[in-house]
Amino acid sequence: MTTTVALEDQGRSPLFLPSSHQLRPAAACFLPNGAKSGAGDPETPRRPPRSTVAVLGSGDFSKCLAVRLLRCGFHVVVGSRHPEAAAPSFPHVVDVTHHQDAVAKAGVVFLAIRREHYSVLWDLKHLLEGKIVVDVSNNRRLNQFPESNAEYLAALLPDSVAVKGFNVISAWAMQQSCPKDASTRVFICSDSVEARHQVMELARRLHFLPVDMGPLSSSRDIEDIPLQLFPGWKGPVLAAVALSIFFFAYSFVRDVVHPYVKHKQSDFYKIPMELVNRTLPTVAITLLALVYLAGQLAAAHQLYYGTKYRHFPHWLEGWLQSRKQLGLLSFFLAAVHVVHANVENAWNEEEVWRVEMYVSFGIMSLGLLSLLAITSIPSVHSTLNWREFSFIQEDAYRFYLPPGFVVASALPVCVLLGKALMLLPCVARKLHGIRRGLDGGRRHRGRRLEPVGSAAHVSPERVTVM
Ligand SMILES: NC(=O)C1=CN([C@@H]2O[C@H](COP(=O)(O)OP(=O)(O)OC[C@H]3O[C@@H](n4cnc5c(N)ncnc54)[C@H](OP(=O)(O)O)[C@@H]3O)[C@@H](O)[C@H]2O)C=CC1
Ligand SMILES: [Cu+2]
Repeated sequence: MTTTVALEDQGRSPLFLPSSHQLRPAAACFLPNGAKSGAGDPETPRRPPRSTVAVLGSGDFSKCLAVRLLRCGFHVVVGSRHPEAAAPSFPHVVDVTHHQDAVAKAGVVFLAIRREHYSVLWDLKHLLEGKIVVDVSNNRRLNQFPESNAEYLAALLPDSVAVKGFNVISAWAMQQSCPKDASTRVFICSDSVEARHQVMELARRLHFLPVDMGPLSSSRDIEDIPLQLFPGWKGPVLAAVALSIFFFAYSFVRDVVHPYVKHKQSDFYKIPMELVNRTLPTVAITLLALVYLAGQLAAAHQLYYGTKYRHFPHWLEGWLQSRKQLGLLSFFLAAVHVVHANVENAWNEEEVWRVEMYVSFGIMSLGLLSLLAITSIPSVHSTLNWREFSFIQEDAYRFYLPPGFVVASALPVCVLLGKALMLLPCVARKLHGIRRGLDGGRRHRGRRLEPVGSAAHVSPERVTVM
């Protein structure tokens, strides 16, 4: 998406409203901040008469928008083809009337009808002259039409001012009373700067966070937003799936296929619990490592070039931006693993110590991971200052993870070393056998095959799978 000036919630004081002098008498711009008396509304000192907003169409979106407008102090007129039939589904204070009547009563008109029905606007053309027409429509798929809906509207009504906005808000979200988080952002664009600012101000009064997206040509991007399914999640989910497949296949070969081929031992019952439970934490910890690896690579990049003003390569940029998703996936997998581990009976007489330590570290890790996950929720994030956030997200792992990693990796290393030591005599004997076999083979060709790694040298009970 092309970035333009983002004007997210710059405080609701008119002082910070760019070009708001075009909206209201200049005096309103220079109200001191303290003048926000009463309800904290910038308009309080000189409240303008309740402004009227028209909404054409009486579907879901229209109903929810009307309710929201009412709550925020607007007067609402709904234009419908069948006002009598539509009226009962609106609060009684809403004026439900014919299209012409509704348009004539308001300066701002929301189009809550689908693009396919914009032809009804032909008859309203003269009434809509000079008025702001807000297009909230969405499409069913990407590139459904050659031009964006808003551009189509602008071409249809050249004498009106087309503004795109609010399409990213679902009817359901429209109905909610003001939760302040990322989902309240509305992207607004128009070729008329004045109209854009007016609609942005209206969005603010409806408790949304308007984002200025510039001219109407941005409307295509804005219309694409609701059609994108978790755009930031694609890479992280793919990474998680690929890692899961890899680690699952590895465990499957190691713990099921190998015993089966080697000893005709059927361990297929392990697939649903044991193997899954071995895959989950491995993927979780790898994803978490990927979260921090990106930061380290970025630091290395800056050190290498001796500047922080050089762009990161494209892939690193994308990786850095998907750290939150990677972290949340890691948390999710770790949590599933804990549930799984509780179901599975992990008691193992010989490995009590190892298992207990793993469990203890696992619990600590999950605790830390939950902290990371919780602080990355936007509403929690916004209650922390920058120092606190970076302490939890970065410094904490510096204190905790290194000793954790040392112990956690020391254990398997010790186990591996132990196994290797136990294997050594076995391997030595085998090598010895092979050498003798080769030598023997050279000397007595007829008997060459007999001693090579055969029962004569390595007793079967010693060669066990470690
Ligand atoms: N629903 C949602 O969550 C969201 C919807 N939008 C957009 O809002 C717009 C409306 O959506 P929604 O309310 O769900 O749609 P609906 O289909 O529920 O309602 C559309 C309204 O358009 C009017 N209409 C239907 N056919 C015609 C026609 N042939 N000529 C003129 N008017 C007609 C009807 O009103 P009447 O009978 O009173 O004339 C109808 O109530 C769409 O463009 C959609 O993309 C955007 C974001 C979210
Ligand atoms: Cu575990």
